[in-house]
Amino acid sequence: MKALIVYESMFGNTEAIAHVVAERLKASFDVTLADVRVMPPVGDADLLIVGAPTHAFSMSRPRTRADAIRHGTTVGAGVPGIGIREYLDYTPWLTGMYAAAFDTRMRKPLLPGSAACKAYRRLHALGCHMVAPPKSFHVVGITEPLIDGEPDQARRWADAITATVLTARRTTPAA
Ligand SMILES: Cc1cc2nc3c(=O)[nH]c(=O)nc-3n(C[C@H](O)[C@H](O)[C@H](O)COP(=O)(O)O)c2cc1C
Repeated sequence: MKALIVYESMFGNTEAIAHVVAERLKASFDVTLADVRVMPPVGDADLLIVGAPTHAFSMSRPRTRADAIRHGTTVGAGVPGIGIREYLDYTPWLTGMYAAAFDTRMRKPLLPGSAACKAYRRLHALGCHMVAPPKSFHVVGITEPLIDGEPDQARRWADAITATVLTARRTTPAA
């Protein structure tokens, strides 16, 4: 089975989680890990996972990516026009494809909004079979690194996705 993980990252946190998830999925999937800026084609992937930073309560936009550059990022600088929002805008119907979405964002109980929730809804609307609820991994602050323990959470999340997909494949084999 093939898995495509597409991530957007301006300070490296979402990219770091994407790498952890990719490593974990390799036990069961032929994994491709791609920066959204290359607009990787979904092709014949069985599983699509998208990861994005939460910006302004949602998926990033050109304006928020420009804000991130003003906050001092160098990792994601250069192509403020392409993020997971735009990637999903250009993605064709994905009827029946297994999919999941995660984000990284600040751990502030009163701060609403999550890029993962928005991406999850978009993937579902494209016809995907969602194999996990939207998942957030947390950072200390707006330009700060991941909170200790989040990579372990990502490994557990990847394992749960693997188990769900393998079970689904056993109960509804591909045509
Ligand atoms: C312009 C901008 C807006 C942000 N807005 C939010 C937000 O609304 N809620 C939140 O929890 N975190 C917000 N953050 C924090 C990011 O979600 C967090 O730093 C994330 O881990 C960045 O991911 P990256 O390192 O992959 O770029 C924002 C960060 C930036 C730069």
